[in-house]
Amino acid sequence: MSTPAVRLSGVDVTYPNGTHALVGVDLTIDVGERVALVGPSGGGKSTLLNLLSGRLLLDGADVAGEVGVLGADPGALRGRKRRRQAVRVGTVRQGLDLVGPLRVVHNVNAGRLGTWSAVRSLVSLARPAERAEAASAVERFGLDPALLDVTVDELSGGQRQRVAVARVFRQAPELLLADEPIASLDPGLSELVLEMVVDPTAPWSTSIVSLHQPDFARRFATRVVGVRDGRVAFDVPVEQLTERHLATVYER
Ligand SMILES: Nc1ncnc2c1ncn2[C@@H]1O[C@H](COP(=O)(O)OP(=O)(O)OP(=O)(O)O)[C@@H](O)[C@H]1O
Repeated sequence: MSTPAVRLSGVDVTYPNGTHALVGVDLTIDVGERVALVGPSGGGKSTLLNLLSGRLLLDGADVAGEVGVLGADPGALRGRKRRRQAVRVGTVRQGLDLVGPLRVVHNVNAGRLGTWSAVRSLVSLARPAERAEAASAVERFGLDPALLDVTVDELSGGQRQRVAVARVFRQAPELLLADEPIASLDPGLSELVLEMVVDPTAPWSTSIVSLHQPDFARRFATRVVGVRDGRVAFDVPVEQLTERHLATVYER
């Protein structure tokens, strides 16, 4: 049997302030699945995605239970192994993680940093490497390549989101994690970003995306997982998703 993209068993996450953000979470996601995470604000979706990306370490959270992402526990990886895992798992997050004072070309090519040598990365800051590839990535998401030399600080919110998805496209991860990637976008751009997630030519075969729009979840996901109060409230193939499922997570 092949290794699943994600395997969580009895996972509890507690933040340093004592908040139990995830409680007894069991979840297995196979390679090739497109999972939508839905649920109310504060339910635990971001915590779950940050657990999978390894970012939770930065928050000093306590993690109990078994965590497997592409066959490894992100919290236990160090040094080169951690960097290798970081190349295989791509994230698009609220807040975007872009570097405002740097030009678009550098932000897009930041997706490649895990595979470039330190010297190449440094030289590229003065003379951007792989400019043509960066141009085609931004163009793919509807940005004019002329903007490559503009700093991210000078862009609109929607343009920044395009830069963020172009960056993850350049990274070409096996697993894509996206935390409300369409929260601040107009409908046209939301379509574009979600089309990227399901694009059969995209580098990732597995995607996990948190969303507040069940209609989008219905259209792009193969499976929908409801998260509320840190627990998995339901987990169904998309064709079995009902209003009743959604009510279990969204009703007060
Ligand atoms: N860094 C942190 N330190 C302490 N508590 C946190 C931290 N991050 C999240 N929490 C808490 O953990 C719980 C789960 O939050 P989380 O951000 O995972 O939910 P969410 O479903 O992603 O919400 P939203 O839809 O608003 O992004 C909430 O009670 C939140 O206040």
